[in-house]
Amino acid sequence: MRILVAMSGGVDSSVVAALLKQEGHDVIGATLQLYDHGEATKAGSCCAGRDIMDARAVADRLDIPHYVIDAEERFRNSVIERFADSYARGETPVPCVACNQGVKFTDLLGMARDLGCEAMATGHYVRRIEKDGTVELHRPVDLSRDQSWFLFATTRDQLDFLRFPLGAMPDKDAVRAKAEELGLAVATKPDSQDICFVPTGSYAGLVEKLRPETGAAGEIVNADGDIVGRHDGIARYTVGQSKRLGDIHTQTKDGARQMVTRIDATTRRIVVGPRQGAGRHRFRLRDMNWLIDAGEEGIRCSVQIRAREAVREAWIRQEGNHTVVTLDEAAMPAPGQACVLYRDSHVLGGGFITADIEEESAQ
Ligand SMILES: Nc1ncnc2c1ncn2[C@@H]1O[C@H](COP(=O)(O)OP(=O)(O)OP(=O)(O)O)[C@@H](O)[C@H]1O
Repeated sequence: MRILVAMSGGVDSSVVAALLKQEGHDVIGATLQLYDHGEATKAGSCCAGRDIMDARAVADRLDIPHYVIDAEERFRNSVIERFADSYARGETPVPCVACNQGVKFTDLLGMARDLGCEAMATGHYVRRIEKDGTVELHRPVDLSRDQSWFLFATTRDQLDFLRFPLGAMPDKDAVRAKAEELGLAVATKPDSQDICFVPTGSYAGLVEKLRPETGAAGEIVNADGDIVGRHDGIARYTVGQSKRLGDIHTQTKDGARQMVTRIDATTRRIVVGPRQGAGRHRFRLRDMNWLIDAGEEGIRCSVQIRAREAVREAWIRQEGNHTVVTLDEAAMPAPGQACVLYRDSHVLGGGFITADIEEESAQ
């Protein structure tokens, strides 16, 4: 079949293109130019321009057509600006979800259809399993590479069209060995960083440049509103975090370890409280995406509320217009982060954690 491969210039998607070509498919490669090369080059990380050249070299070696798509403006508006906006609201965003949903699985996928492709493949580590006429999204075999949390917002239509050949690979070493065996120059290329458009790793610097108000100093207060310290900008804090609170925990009566319990963007106040007993049982989700038919009565499942965190048991129920999560044991959900629902390896759906969790937990 004719299949478009989303080629980042990294080893994963290069191996995907090679495997599909080896299987006899009519493979077309496409690379999105997502951000400015110049800035990334200065920072000394691998740059977008270099990645495009690597993808092109792999395509040449495999003798497949290769397109480069200028998606810089779209990526800036739909991913980077929204990332900054979210911090300015006091949230902790997940830009990879926005990127997968917009630029990759809407724009590039649309281009694949226009080119007459029957599917689009990426190098994501997840499995797509067809069962009884429906398509399911699952965690990969190699759980250390699991990207399913970042793909919860994939619609059923998109999932139908997508392929993830690396989900079945035992580990990354096997992927690199495959790249070497196929003679791909990217076999030993280092893995990409967490947030691709922040090559220095200092995301707060970028957010403060785009939304200067997020870098303004402000007060750190306790639950009673007493000022216990000062902070250097809300973008540097996340609900649940204890870092960057200095010696604040020693200033409490019992010296209990403190953490951020709320970020109020309007007053620029960071609220802290003792770690013990600070968790919440109930919170709401927005932009819910279901990958199963959930039914009216709600479902019992496991949820993961951060990218790298163990799952927790919960009930998910529809209450009026809201999707409400009720955890068996309290946790610290951070507004803006994803809450992904699982049954074993199966992704059932997910949504973004909203900021109205306090009102919810009070009920
Ligand atoms: N600039 C891009 N153009 C086209 N596809 C991309 C681009 N960036 C990422 N992708 C696709 O999304 C997948 C997951 O992206 P991610 O940034 O997580 O890459 P990765 O796991 O480091 O994989 P790779 O080794 O292929 O870079 C890639 O394997 C690729 O299929």
